[in-house]
Amino acid sequence: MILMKDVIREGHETLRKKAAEVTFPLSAENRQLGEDLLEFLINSQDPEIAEKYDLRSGIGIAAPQVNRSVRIFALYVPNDHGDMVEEIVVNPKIVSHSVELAYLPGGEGCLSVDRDVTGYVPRPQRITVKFFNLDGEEKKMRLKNLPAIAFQHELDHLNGVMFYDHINKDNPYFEVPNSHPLE
Ligand SMILES: O=C(O)C[C@@H](Cc1ccccc1)[C@H](O)SCc1ccccc1
Ligand code: NI
Repeated sequence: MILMKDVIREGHETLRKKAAEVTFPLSAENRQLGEDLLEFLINSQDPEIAEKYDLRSGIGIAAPQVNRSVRIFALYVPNDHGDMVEEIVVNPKIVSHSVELAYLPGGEGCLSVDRDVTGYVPRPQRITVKFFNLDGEEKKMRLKNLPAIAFQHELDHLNGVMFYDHINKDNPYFEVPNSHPLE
């Protein structure tokens, strides 16, 4: 199982690399990696397991965060209806996105960042994405609000981008035109 000791922190070069696409059929280690990433999120949101293993709660985690520079991440995040978006995402692409932007009013955090970095992180509020599952089947999905923000935060990790790269340096709380806080 993945533990916080396995999560690399800012300053580690892997977090700034562009991760490599994976080929199908997946190697046993890449399949196991995808399953381990999802298992970490589920564990991190279970109060007993999270306390027992000292896990920080996560709704997404990307392979580069455990020092594996491949284009795989996991999501375990509630949608607007409270249903969990539970996905192991391989070779993802955003195929279209809304003009409207959204941001978390409390800003974003990151399992690889052990400090509070304040400020709004504006991202497209709705996205249409394509990716593959562990069996190489292509999936197309429309996401909005928190699942969309999480997907983009994780896709950033595959491209060596950290959430604070998006924060306006002159005014961290600048309300970008067309952007709305997620309540
Ligand atoms: O470091 C990571 O990639 C995991 C982040 C992903 C994330 C951060 C901000 C906004 C969306 C996704 C962790 O999930 S941070 C914990 C968290 C939990 C609930 C809501 C927002 C952030
Ligand atoms: Ni992160």
